[in-house]
Formats: sequence, structure tokens, C-alpha cells
Amino acid sequence: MISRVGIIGAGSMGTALAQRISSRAEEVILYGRKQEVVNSINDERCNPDYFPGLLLNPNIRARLIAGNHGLEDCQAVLIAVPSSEVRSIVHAISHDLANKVIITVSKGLEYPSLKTMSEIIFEESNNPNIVCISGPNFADEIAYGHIAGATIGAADPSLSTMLSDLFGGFILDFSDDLRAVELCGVLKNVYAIGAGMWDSVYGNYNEHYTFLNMCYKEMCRFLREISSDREIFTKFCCFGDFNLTANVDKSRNRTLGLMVGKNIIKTPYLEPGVTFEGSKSVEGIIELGARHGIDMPIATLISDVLNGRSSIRNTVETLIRGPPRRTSRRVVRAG
Ligand SMILES: NC(=O)c1ccc[n+]([C@@H]2O[C@H](COP(=O)([O-])OP(=O)(O)OC[C@H]3O[C@@H](n4cnc5c(N)ncnc54)[C@H](O)[C@@H]3O)[C@@H](O)[C@H]2O)c1
Repeated sequence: MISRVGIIGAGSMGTALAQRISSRAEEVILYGRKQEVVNSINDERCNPDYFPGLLLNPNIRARLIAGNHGLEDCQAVLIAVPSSEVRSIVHAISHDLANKVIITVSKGLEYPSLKTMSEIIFEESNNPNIVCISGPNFADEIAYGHIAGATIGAADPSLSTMLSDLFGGFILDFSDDLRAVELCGVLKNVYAIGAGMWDSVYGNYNEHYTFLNMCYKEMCRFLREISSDREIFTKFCCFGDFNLTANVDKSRNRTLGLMVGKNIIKTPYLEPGVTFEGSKSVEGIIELGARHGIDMPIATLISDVLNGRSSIRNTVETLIRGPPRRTSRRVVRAG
């Protein structure tokens, strides 16, 4: 059993994972930014900001991230902050990350560097022991102990073995293509926005699953080009997470698409933080695709609608009929 795990970010996912893995580690330390949340976790065993009704297990303690954080005693450190914060937070704690296993659940692509979270973590910490865990995992359901599948992405297979014990409460599959596992989490957020947009106008079942299938084809085309894992399409990080995020209204990115489609919010939506991470990833994914020579018409149309360059109805016309073609004069040859 791992003796001590540190979790950076006492938000939804950090708290949910603390609860879930606390039966598989001697101690879990949640690192938060707010003194009152830290006090409440230590004194009342409760995170009032995220799960006011959940009694946290007694071996979960909290500390402030600022100051003397004591990460040196942790065997593994899990990063659960918004992707936009990962570089700065890892930079700040990099001295304490040497010789630890670093686990990331943050989903996003840095722009314009187009780096994944593990690439950023490596750049800032110089520690290659990085894994990610990704799958159809809503934080609240993880917190309350419901069944969930997840993919452990690790370039070094010995790290996967070690983590299968810590994450033994999940149904697991594995991939040695860490970057591809992370990119699945970015892609599914992009297409979930598209699914929300589409469903705001074209909501019957045939229409919904036709669009989802088109998105999944584009996602698989991307992954086929960039991933060495030939099985990735059936793993929890890919098929499961894509379906969860694109289908379920609890998904923040699907909700963004629905709100844009119904003209409830104006785009581009630029609020910082985790809320709609996918909106920040759309341009990155299109550019990454272009670097690899991958055509991504659906992601491009999602970007066009998100940035007010096109309407959903025009987008649908384009998808159904194909992009407008130049009309050329037909040459009619005589007899
Ligand atoms: N919520 C989910 O269901 C879920 C599922 C899978 C993956 N994730 C990923 O986990 C990451 C976190 O998501 P979340 O839902 O927990 O977000 P959240 O907003 O609920 O929590 C984020 C937490 O990080 C803290 N934080 C932000 N910047 C910080 C900093 N610089 N230093 C210390 N703490 C900081 C915030 O105070 C907050 O407590 C995201 O990248 C998300 O994609 C979330």
C-alpha cells in the first residue's frame, strides 16, 4: 500500500479522488488554496465548497498549498487543478516532485505551445515518472463510490503496475501512449461542445447519433495518425469518455455547446478556469491536426460557430452537403 499521496487541488476531482483512493493509501493529503476549506476538511471531515454532504474518510487530511507544503513525504502527487493552472503550480512545487510518481487528471492542451499536461509537467519538474488517469469519470460519482472505468496512461509500464493498486477501485485498462490518452481527453471535450451545439437545433435520436458518429470518426482518424496504441479507440479514455461527455447534460462542455446553440451565452467564451476547458482546446486541436496533416472539418466548424464566424444551421448544411464547390462551366462536346 502507498503510504502517502498528495493531491494538488481541493476541488471536485481532487476531493472525489481523495475519497476514492483513501482506502488504498495510508494517508491522503489534499492541498487547497482556501484556509477555511482546509480547516473544514481537518476539523469536520467535509469539503463544504464541493461536497457538503460527503463525510470524508478519516485518513484524508488537508493543507494549504502555499508555504511549507510538506510534499516531500508523499510517494505520489496527483495534479487536479484546471489545465490553465498546471504549469504555474508545477513550477512552484517542482523541488518537491523529485523521485515521486506524478499523476495528472487535468485535461487540456496549452496554447500556442500545443503541449499536453504531462509534457508541461515534465518541462517544469524534469521528472519523467508521469502518468495520467482518464475515463468516463464524473467527479461526484467517483466521490460516492459508483462503478467507473479508467485508462492509466504511462510510458513506463512499471508505473502502471504500481498505480493499478492505488486505482484498484476502478475497472482499469492501460496504455503506454501517455500523450494519446491525454489527447483523448482534449478531443472529447471539443466534440462534446459540438454535440451540445448540434442538439440545440437537431435533437432527435437519429440526428444526435449521426453527428456523434461523425465526430467519433474524426476523433479516431486523428488518433490513428498520432497514436502508437492500436487499441486506444476501445479504451475508457476514448470511447467511454467521449460518450459520457458528448451525451450527458452534466458535462460542462456539452452544456457550453447547448448554451451557444440556444444563444444563451455570447462567444467567444473567455472565462478563465476549468469550466469550459474544451473551448480553449479547439484551436489547439485543429493546429495539432494540421501539423500532422490531419483534416478536421468538424472541429473547424465547431470553432467557427464558437467564434461567431458561422451559424449552426450553416454548419449543418456544410456537413450534410459538403463544402461549397466552385461551379465550373460544363464543356459539352459535340457528338
Ligand atoms: N470534475 C470532473 O468530473 C472531472 C473529471 C475528470 C477530470 N477532471 C479534470 O480535473 C481538473 C480539475 O477539475 P475540477 O472539476 O476538479 O475543477 P474544480 O474547479 O472543481 O477544482 C479545481 C480546484 O483547483 C484549485 N486551484 C485552481 N488553481 C489553483 C492553483 N494555482 N493552486 C492550487 N489550487 C488551485 C481551485 O481552487 C479548485 O479547488 C480539470 O482539468 C478537469 O478537466 C475533472
